[in-house]
Amino acid sequence: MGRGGGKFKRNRGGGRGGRGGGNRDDRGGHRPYQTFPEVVKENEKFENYYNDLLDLPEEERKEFWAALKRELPNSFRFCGSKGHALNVKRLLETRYIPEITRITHDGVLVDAPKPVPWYPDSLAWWMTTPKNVIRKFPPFSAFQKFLVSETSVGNISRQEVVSMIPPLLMDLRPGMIALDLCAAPGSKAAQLLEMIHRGEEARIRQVVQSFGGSVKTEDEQEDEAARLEADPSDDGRATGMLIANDADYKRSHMLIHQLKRLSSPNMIVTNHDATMYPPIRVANPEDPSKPKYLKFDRILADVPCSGDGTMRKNVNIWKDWSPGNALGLHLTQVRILVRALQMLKPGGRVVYSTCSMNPIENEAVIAAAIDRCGGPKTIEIVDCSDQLPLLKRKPGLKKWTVIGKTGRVWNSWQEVQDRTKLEEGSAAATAPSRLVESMFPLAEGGESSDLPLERCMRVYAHQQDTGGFFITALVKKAEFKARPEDAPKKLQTTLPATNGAVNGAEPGSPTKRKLEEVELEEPEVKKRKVSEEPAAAVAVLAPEVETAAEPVPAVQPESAAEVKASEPSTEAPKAETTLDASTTTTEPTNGTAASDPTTPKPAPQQPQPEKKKKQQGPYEEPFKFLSPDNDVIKSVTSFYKISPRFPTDRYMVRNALGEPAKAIYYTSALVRDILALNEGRGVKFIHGGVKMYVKQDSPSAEVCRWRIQSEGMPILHGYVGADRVVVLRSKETLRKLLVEMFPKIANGEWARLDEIGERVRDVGMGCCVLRVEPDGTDPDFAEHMALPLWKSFHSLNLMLPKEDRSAMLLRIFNDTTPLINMGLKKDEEKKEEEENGGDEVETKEEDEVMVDADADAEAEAQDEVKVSEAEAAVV
Ligand SMILES: C[S@@+](CC[C@H](N)C(=O)[O-])C[C@H]1O[C@@H](n2cnc3c(N)ncnc32)[C@H](O)[C@@H]1O
Repeated sequence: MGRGGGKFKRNRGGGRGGRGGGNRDDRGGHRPYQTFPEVVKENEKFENYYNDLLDLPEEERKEFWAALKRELPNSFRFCGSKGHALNVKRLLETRYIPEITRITHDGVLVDAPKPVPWYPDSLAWWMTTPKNVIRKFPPFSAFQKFLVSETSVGNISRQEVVSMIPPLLMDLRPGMIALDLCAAPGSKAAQLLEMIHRGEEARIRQVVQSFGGSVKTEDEQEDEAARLEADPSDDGRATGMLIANDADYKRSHMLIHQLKRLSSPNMIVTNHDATMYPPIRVANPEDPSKPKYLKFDRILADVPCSGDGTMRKNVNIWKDWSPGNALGLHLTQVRILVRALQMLKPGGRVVYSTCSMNPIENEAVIAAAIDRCGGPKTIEIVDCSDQLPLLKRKPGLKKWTVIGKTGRVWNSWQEVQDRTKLEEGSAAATAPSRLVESMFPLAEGGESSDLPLERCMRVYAHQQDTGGFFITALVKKAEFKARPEDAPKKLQTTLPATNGAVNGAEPGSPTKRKLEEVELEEPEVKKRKVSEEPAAAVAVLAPEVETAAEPVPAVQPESAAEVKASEPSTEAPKAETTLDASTTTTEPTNGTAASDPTTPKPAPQQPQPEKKKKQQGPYEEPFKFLSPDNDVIKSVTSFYKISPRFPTDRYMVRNALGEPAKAIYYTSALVRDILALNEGRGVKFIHGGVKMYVKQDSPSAEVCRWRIQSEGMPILHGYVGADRVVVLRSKETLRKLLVEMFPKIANGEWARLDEIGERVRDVGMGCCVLRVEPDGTDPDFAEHMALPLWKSFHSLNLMLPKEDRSAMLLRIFNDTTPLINMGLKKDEEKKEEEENGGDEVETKEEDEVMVDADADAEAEAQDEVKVSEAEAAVV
């Protein structure tokens, strides 16, 4: 995992987006000053609804409403690999907290930041300190600088406390394959990715040391995942994978931005509607003529919701709340959960969550999805009462009523049906719109009618001063054929459990087709036109907080007759909407796939124009893997003397020609296989791989033109030959390299660089690994790191973006000295920068500009989105 921050684009005034954005526009710029009227925190319908529904005792009810009317505490999480996160957290505890806890304001000790009691390893913190106190006292200002700096390089992530819960209930372990279906802006996906990489550094260290490598990292964590047996098959490297998906193209680029900071080769980002998430093809060595589709160990369905649990942040919910918001989302939520359960391996786990308190978006969705997926014999609600014991929670509801759009309360579906019959033929139809049967508690007598819904978890604002949240973990016990939404219940069948991916079958006659499609895990709702999908009903979140933006109700029927019409259409598939998993013998419509599903498809030499037309959203450059015999791969392997233990068959570029032009990326073996096997099948992959090498001018023909990129360094450095490694042990030498951008080495000036002086004088020109190996005597300088160092004729250059340099100076040295570019005159400076691949010393964005030929689609889209998580106002 990345250390010291990866590629966190500099805050360009990034606004908060969505609700609560204050005085900024959504591209991050300041708008002219305007004042907004205070939102009145009252809403009779809302209050009546939850008073009746939750039926809390009088005292508790008062606390519930009082908490919802208070401002939400700030919270943040230390992220990245566990060792790194613990190091950054230690600084907070030892450098800042002791000063802060001494401060008194108006005669009382101020409330200092505290760890969230139930979060593992105290890596999540929160604080309620008012802004005026933070501004007034220098220890708080210093602390704020630290938070801003560490957030900007990606070591700290602002995240609402309740939003941290779902990943903790996933039981996601190294080696597993996970899918986050609604992942943007990506705070939970980042937690999942950290879990997939858990223990990796320690495992790799064991392996590399066993074959004579010299890599060292911090002392081993007491952690099972750090033992090689936890994920042994790829020399300790993580073999698991996370696919993070979001239906919204722009938001999926926020997601990329957030996840790229973790520098993971085990992650793919896709851009699909989760209700019809496409089957992902995997190799089928047993029978290459039959396609096989990926099944997941873990799936997170953190679905779009009305977000009424977020009203402490999104005060506009007080005035905008209406029962219709939840009604418009229910069917989409059920479809997402059913699709998740279909794609799960037997024995696998789905965690479903919302930031809404409404049972129509919560318990009703759980019950409806279980009912459609074979009932309690195939899907079990996990009892999580022994998980996170310090987290206060309430059991899920078993009974609820449904409020129609007009405010009428309906006690049962029977009541709705009776009313509909009464209204039939009547001109003055007042019967309910938008209501469907699955919004109500399941009728008694059915096999799913007595589900243990009390195992669902509800977290309310007053219980521990958070937002409201709903979380449920489900385990799939056996394969099933999901009952189509519009089919009578008798279609439901249970299949014997199988492990892993499911093989495809030949499509049969039209009458047989429906069952076979389900068997093939085809997304049932693929039959609807994209435009009919309630994707427009998405309640999106502001980038840095768990907050719902405008919940736009789905287009739903309005009259009594339309109660029925609100159920999904069974319209024939539209060829252009999605790929078809049921076509086991027919190849995808663009015809680029080869007939052998296990071999990567030969790529067209140029992007296909028809393909561009079929894409929704901008064209994405293809992912093209390089042969280990590629000349560039051979030359970097030889220049850096990379151990044969490091794989050379996982390098890729992003251009249709498949030639290294500006950047070379590295992926895990599974990510490679998936990207290659699904090329041309219509799966919208929009990100994958870690940038490992970047091309630049070199001072002579012998010097490799491909420098190692800082984000690839943690993955590669243990395998680089000793010839290209410089070991640094002294803290002061590191400070010199950080403060001075181009420390001189010519004319004997190398001697100023203390213990590395002679080594940098002798090492060959070009890029090398600066391995920082503290001797362990200084707790502030304890973390082992590997950084790219470029040696030219005259000077050195630590190839880190300025933000990373400054953050490291603050973190390790508590030093805010401005960076210096010593004694260089303008033209000399320019020459020096050119020699040193100087783009890297400018800003992080430069680094992205440098790769535009390979990944321009991605970089441009990011520019457009201008993600705002780096917002400086952390507190
Ligand atoms: C609650 S937010 C997810 C928050 C995210 N899990 C996190 O922790 O940062 C819901 C997300 O679902 C996405 N979304 C809405 N409808 C969707 C659909 N049909 N399929 C996939 N994603 C969808 C929205 O764009 C939004 O980013």
